[in-house]
Amino acid sequence: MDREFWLDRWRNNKLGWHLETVNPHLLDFWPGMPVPSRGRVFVPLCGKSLDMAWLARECGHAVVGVELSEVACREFFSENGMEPQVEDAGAFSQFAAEGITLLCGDLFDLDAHTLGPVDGVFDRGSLIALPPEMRIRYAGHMESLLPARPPVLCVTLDYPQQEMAGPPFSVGPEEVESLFGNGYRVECLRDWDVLDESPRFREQGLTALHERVFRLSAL
Ligand SMILES: C[S@@+](CC[C@H](N)C(=O)[O-])C[C@H]1O[C@@H](n2cnc3c(N)ncnc32)[C@H](O)[C@@H]1O
Repeated sequence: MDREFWLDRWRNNKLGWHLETVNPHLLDFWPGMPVPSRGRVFVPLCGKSLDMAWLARECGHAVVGVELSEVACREFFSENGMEPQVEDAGAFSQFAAEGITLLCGDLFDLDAHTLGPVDGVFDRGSLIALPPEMRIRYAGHMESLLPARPPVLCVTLDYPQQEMAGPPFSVGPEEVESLFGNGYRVECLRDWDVLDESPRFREQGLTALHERVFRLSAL
């Protein structure tokens, strides 16, 4: 997907992925992640997810998100009652308030120095937002951004790809293993059949839909 695709979705408020609640998998599995309570958590392709406010307010983490859309960054802070300080940070505009920093720009322009140290990662809707060749680039880029191999909680969708054009794209367990298995042990913590509760996808003709939660732990 190119930048314009996503910027257009934000301009036109077409945000089918956005949840008005904290992600239930985050609530269930983050407490079991080996991330120090005051540690820094990276949320790639973060949108305006409420997960970041939960990670900061309830868990005491410093949170760093990366998001292409300035609309998303501004709405995140205004909808959560925060007034961010805005500064230039190289290729990014940096929005920061109450322990949450959003880097507004392209993830692929980010480097490990600008990101800084990371103790844990939450990926929901990031890997599956990208088409196949970009997922390979994403995995390689994450490897360069995260030299300390912090633990990652990653939520994916898996469905017969020929039945629907992404995004979201289908990413099965074998692909997660092939993308991250060099540096990480990949465990599937949850495998949910979510077709019945996803009328939007059923209407598009999907005959199967699984949401999975993976924990990636450094080898
Ligand atoms: C499917 S949404 C998921 C958002 C969020 N993780 C959530 O759970 O609500 C994907 C987001 O990634 C952003 N995005 C796409 N490509 C990006 C890139 N190269 N760099 C930064 N953000 C990007 C889009 O603007 C969009 O907000």
